[in-house]
Amino acid sequence: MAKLNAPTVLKKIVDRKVEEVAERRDRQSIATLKTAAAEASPARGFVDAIRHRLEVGEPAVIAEVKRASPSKGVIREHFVPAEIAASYQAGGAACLSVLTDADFFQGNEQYLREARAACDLPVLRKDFTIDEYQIWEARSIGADAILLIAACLESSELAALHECAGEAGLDVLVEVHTAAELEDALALHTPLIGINNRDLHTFDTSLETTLGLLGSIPGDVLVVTESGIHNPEDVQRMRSAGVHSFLVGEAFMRAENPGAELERLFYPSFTSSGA
Ligand SMILES: O=C(O)c1ccccc1NCC(=O)[C@H](O)[C@H](O)COP(=O)(O)O
Repeated sequence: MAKLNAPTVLKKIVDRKVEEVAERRDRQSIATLKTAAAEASPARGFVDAIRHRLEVGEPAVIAEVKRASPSKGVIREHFVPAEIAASYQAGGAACLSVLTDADFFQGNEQYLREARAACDLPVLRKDFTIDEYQIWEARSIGADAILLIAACLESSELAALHECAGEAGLDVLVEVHTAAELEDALALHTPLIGINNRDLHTFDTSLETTLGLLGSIPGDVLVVTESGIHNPEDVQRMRSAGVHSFLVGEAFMRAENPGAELERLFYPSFTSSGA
């Protein structure tokens, strides 16, 4: 992980992830994981679910199941992944994103299993994937897609992990925040790119990040705007710029009923407050 030099939280997360993967390898071999992955329930198409929503003219919302984060601390006290997943499906989500990192996000693999079992939606394992081991692990726990964060990976590492995900039958959301990271992502000819509006080194969040990078992405690539979407005006601003896929966590997680909040933000004409 030579890419991360500055002592930011992202580097701390990735350094810990290197240790965590080594610990896990000692407990369970990659061969065992591959066997478990082959026996896992068939993958639900993550990219297809997004594409379908866009084809019918609807927003594609990847709704996040996240208890806490480094920038915000604990976000949701009443945290029952199955309940949240069912609520998201009822509210119109296209896909789910479930945090599985324990040390910085209070996540868990079990949360992904529970969320996926409670709905029919494809589920992204939201973690800091730096090693092939985690890819087979993701499929073995039932994930349908993984996140690859370009800020954490050299371009060669990104390409190798992207290829491995394909071998494991997983879709990939490749996340970028800068023009250089976008260049690495485009070189993969990947169908789905997320632009994170949050700088993962400083936590500064601005929707301008999406607007600034959008013009450099070919029209056949699906673009997801990630982080910092809090209200219907943010949604409208992105949609006016031609971005119709969203990854949203905090705004939903702070609401008593996450799915109802999704509906309020993305389908205002269906909710009584928007009628
Ligand atoms: O959110 C953080 O504090 C954070 C810190 C370090 C690495 C990643 C981090 N967050 C991941 C995300 O970007 C968000 O979970 C996701 O995009 C949803 O964002 P939001 O809607 O703002 O909760």
